[in-house]
Amino acid sequence: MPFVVAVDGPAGSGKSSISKEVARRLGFGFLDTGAAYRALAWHALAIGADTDDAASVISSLSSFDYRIGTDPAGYAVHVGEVDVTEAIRDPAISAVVSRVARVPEVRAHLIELFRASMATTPKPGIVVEGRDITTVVAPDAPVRILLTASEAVRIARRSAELVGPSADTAGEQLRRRDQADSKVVDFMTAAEGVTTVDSTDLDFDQTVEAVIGVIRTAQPQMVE
Ligand SMILES: Nc1ncnc2c1ncn2[C@@H]1O[C@H](COP(=O)(O)OP(=O)(O)O)[C@@H](O)[C@H]1O
Ligand SMILES: Nc1ccn([C@@H]2O[C@H](COP(=O)(O)OP(=O)(O)O)[C@@H](O)[C@H]2O)c(=O)n1
Repeated sequence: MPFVVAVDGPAGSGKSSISKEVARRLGFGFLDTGAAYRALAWHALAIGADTDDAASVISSLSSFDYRIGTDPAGYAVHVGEVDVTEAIRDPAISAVVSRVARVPEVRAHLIELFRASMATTPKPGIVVEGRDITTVVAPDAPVRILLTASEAVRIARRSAELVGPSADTAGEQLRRRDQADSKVVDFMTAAEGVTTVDSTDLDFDQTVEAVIGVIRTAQPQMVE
């Protein structure tokens, strides 16, 4: 197994963008686990499954042919032959993804895929980000971080990515998704041995430095 940096946190805390930049600077791979839950939600809708019905979601797993790259410089997400990299960011997917992610059989299936991806990364290390990486997917990782930020800041960051009416509803949607997700996994408080990085008052670069600082403290030889 390569050197694993596990990063969890709520929506809009910066997990994906910060982890990607940390991976780029350290020459590590990067795995966005949320993309898999989003891609499964996309697939379930595409084949006409009922995302409110666990059995229907579970049955969509057998035809879920998922691929994602681990290069932080650019990675595409595929379901079968379809490039869904953009489509899975659609608010329509954000609205249903928590229903798919709450199904235990789904989590077990995707966790196997994540572990396989981690084991086969060609880089000396990999930054893996999601909700349950520090606690379930890679609880033995040498570096485990909870990336947080106040709800107001997280909503402001997410809204800034959008334009028009969708920016107004982004806050409500983010709050609802965090609420639903936190019933399944606790990503609001750090588990034992997990270091919290609060980015509320840090800019992007300072947050990247803070995360690299945690890695440096744990394993100085991995950070030159
Ligand atoms: N410390 C920071 N300061 C300012 N903006 C940030 C910071 N961290 C992340 N961002 C921005 O906030 C937005 C949400 O970050 P993202 O990585 O998508 O969060 P997550 O993956 O946790 O949902 C992105 O536009 C990102 O560039
Ligand atoms: N390790 C993970 C990662 C994501 N998820 C689910 O996948 C959804 C999308 O994750 P994401 O990381 O793309 O979400 P953002 O916070 O980046 O918008 C979350 O809302 C969770 O429902 C999960 O359950 N466990």
